[in-house]
Amino acid sequence: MSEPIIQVEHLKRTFKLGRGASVAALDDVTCELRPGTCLAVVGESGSGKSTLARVVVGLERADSGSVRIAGTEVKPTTARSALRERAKLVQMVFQDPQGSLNRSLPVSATIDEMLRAHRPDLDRAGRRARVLELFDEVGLTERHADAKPGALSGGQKQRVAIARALAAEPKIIVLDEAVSALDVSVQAQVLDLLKRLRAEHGLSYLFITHDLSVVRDIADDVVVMRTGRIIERGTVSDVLDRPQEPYTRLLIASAPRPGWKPQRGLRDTLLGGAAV
Ligand SMILES: Nc1ncnc2c1ncn2[C@@H]1O[C@H](COP(=O)(O)OP(=O)(O)OP(=O)(O)O)[C@@H](O)[C@H]1O
Repeated sequence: MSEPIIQVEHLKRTFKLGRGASVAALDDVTCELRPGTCLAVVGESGSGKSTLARVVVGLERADSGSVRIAGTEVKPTTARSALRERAKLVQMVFQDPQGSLNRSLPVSATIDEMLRAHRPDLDRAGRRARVLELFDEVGLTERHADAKPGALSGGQKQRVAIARALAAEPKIIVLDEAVSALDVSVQAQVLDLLKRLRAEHGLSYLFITHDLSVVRDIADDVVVMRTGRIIERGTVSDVLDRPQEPYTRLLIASAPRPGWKPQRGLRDTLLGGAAV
């Protein structure tokens, strides 16, 4: 079996909350992403999913433990050259694409900026051609490229964010609730796009989500997090069809689906952590 493209071992990250209180966002987290696959990280709000994603891409430091990407340990650093090297391997797409877009510039500007950083071989005309190629890859046109963010829908902006990530030609994309804010039909289209891009570019995805229907649609493997720890892991069908942990069963039981009726108290039980 091939080496994992991401290997996370014994990661710990505690946040101090003041007055002596602290929260263990990551508490001895070990997991791996197999090349060319999608690993979903699920769990309720506050379970540590985003912290894991942020440590992997280098936006957050860990207190201890290690992250290896494509066989090389990545150390916490603010050195520009090292961050650029990491960005070449791993890019992140967030829930809100607005963060990487400048309201007063055409959305193509954000891709142009990435190309300046990662494709010094391209001149202005080369970058423009590449921008249009990337827009085409994500199902957008020149008209979209020249539009300002305010003129695009949520789904179109998320496509721009994906094009921006692709501009660095990464091996891995970390997606943090990247389709969570989209309407279900738009969400399905963006998931289809992500599946196509994964196949075409041999990408691997670390997919942070609270939405189990999304996990079924796109992921191969899944880890379930609770209060900073991974409490269950396996293939999607192992975990979602044959969950071993009571907490995973509660997550599945409380997930909205067609014909779903909320079970009284289940959500409170989940959030309160009682009886699991
Ligand atoms: N910068 C920070 N300072 C203090 N506490 C933090 C910080 N970042 C995260 N936390 C805490 O760490 C825990 C894990 O947060 P994290 O955002 O990783 O969870 P999550 O599963 O991604 O939740 P959500 O789905 O709501 O984003 C939470 O208790 C959160 O309040």
